[in-house]
Parts: sequence; structure tokens; C-alpha cells
Amino acid sequence: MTDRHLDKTPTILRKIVDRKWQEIDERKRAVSIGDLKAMAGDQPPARGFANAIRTRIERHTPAVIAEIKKASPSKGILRDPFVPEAIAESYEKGGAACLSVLTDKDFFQGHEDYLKAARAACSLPVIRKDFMVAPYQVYESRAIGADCILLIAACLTRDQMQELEGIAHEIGLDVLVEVHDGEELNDALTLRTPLVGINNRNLHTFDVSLDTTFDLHQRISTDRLTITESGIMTRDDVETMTSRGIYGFLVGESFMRAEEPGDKLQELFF
Ligand SMILES: O=P(O)(O)OC[C@@H](O)[C@@H](O)c1c[nH]c2ccccc12
Repeated sequence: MTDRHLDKTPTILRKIVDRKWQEIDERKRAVSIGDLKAMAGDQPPARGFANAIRTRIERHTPAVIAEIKKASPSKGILRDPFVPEAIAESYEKGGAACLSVLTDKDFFQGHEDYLKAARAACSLPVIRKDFMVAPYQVYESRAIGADCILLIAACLTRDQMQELEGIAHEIGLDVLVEVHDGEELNDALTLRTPLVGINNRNLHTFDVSLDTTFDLHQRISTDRLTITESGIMTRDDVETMTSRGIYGFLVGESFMRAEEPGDKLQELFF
């Protein structure tokens, strides 16, 4: 496998990506890529993910991608009991623009069924949150009903990102490309997608700093849609972002820990 930024240091991201390749091999034995392509082709048109973000950002209103995540490797269990349909409904009522659903099983306790259930319970576009490394997963994402996929620059080469983006767009999926440093941003800006996420969390160390967004967003032109990701916990965090012209947000933990996630969304953003 070709991967940059993933040298021999056994970081969590390295472990996740190694496991992901094994998982893909297992899945290919159960469902062929041909079958997946057929299932992807049978899906109704996707809900416009990028459009939902764009209309809000253009009006200078927060565009919140609200995340459905049971657990994370850095924080452990975030929510128990965990009912994706109820969370999706709550988020929609609370004013979310889109949903993000973790489907990685081994590190985030996610599942494809959570994405299907959440999407069926509301009318919001949904991004599949997982670690995409191979075309197989892009077809699979469309087959399970996702509207958008995440491409994490920290675990892909520029060529891989371009290839996966090409397939995604061809089959009607939007793409959110995620970066954490300047080099990754250079690669991300070669893509066609308008959606650029700046992850405040370093996926090798789990350190979180909102400065990551402040530093990098200045290099992103206004025809792209910048989304600040991770570590947004307070109204103050939100206001620091909007005062700098950043209206796109991806938030998980602070919502997941709240009894009524949609109320927490309202409280932080509106
Ligand atoms: O729970 P937080 O700190 O609000 O973060 C949400 C989201 O940004 C985070 O879950 C995330 C961003 N990029 C990722 C890549 C893989 C897994 C998870 C993520």
C-alpha cells in the first residue's frame, strides 16, 4: 500500500489504516465489487450534502454537520444507550445542516446500520465517517445510502485522493476532504470538491488545538467551503470561529454527551 505521513511510527491512525485494509479484504470475500456497484447504481439520487452546507454558509448562518458517534479511541464510550434514529431526529429539530455517522466498527464502535437508520429517520444529507483507502469503500458508501464520503489527507496520497474523489463524483457522492497541516492542504486543494475540513485533532497524537483552523483557513479561498472539525465544545468556541468568517462546523462529542443532542446544538449555535 502506498501511504504518506504513515511511516513506521505505530500511531493510532497507522493501526486504523492497517486494520482497514484487512477489513476490505474480508468484505470483498463476502460481497464482490461488482455486486456493490450494482447496489450503488440502484440507489435513488443522493441528498445534496455540499449544497446544504453552501446555502447556510452563503447566508452567514452556521452550517452544522452533527455527528453520530458512540465511542472514540481517544475518549471511549460517549453515549449509552445509543439510538441513532432518535439522535438523527433530535439533530434535525435542532437545526443541523447535515449528519455525520461513524461506520468504523473496531475503533469507533460504528456500523453501516447506524447510517441507514439515522438517514431513514430524517431528511438530512449524511456523510459516511470512515477511513477510505480503496475504491471498494466508495461504492460501498453509495450502496448503504451515504450522500457524501470523507477523504482524510493524513492517510492518502494526492493520487489516491484524486482517484477516490473521481469515483465518488461519478456515482453521485459529494466529498469532504480533511486536512490537518499545510502539506495536506496543498494536496486537498488539487481536488475539485468545494468541501474542505480542517481537523483540529491530530489523528496521530489526538492533540486538539483550534489554532489549526485559524492557521489553515487563511489559505483557503472563499469559493471553497471551510469546515472546522473537532474540539468545538462551547458557544465561545463557535463565536471565535464565526468572528473569523468560519461558518462550517463538524461537532460530535459535546452533542453525544448531552441528553438531548439537538437541544445542545441549538444552545451552542443558535
Ligand atoms: O467529537 P468532536 O471533537 O466534536 O469531533 C467530531 C469530528 O470532527 C471527529 O469525530 C473526526 C474528525 N475527523 C475524523 C476522522 C475520523 C474519525 C473521526 C473524526
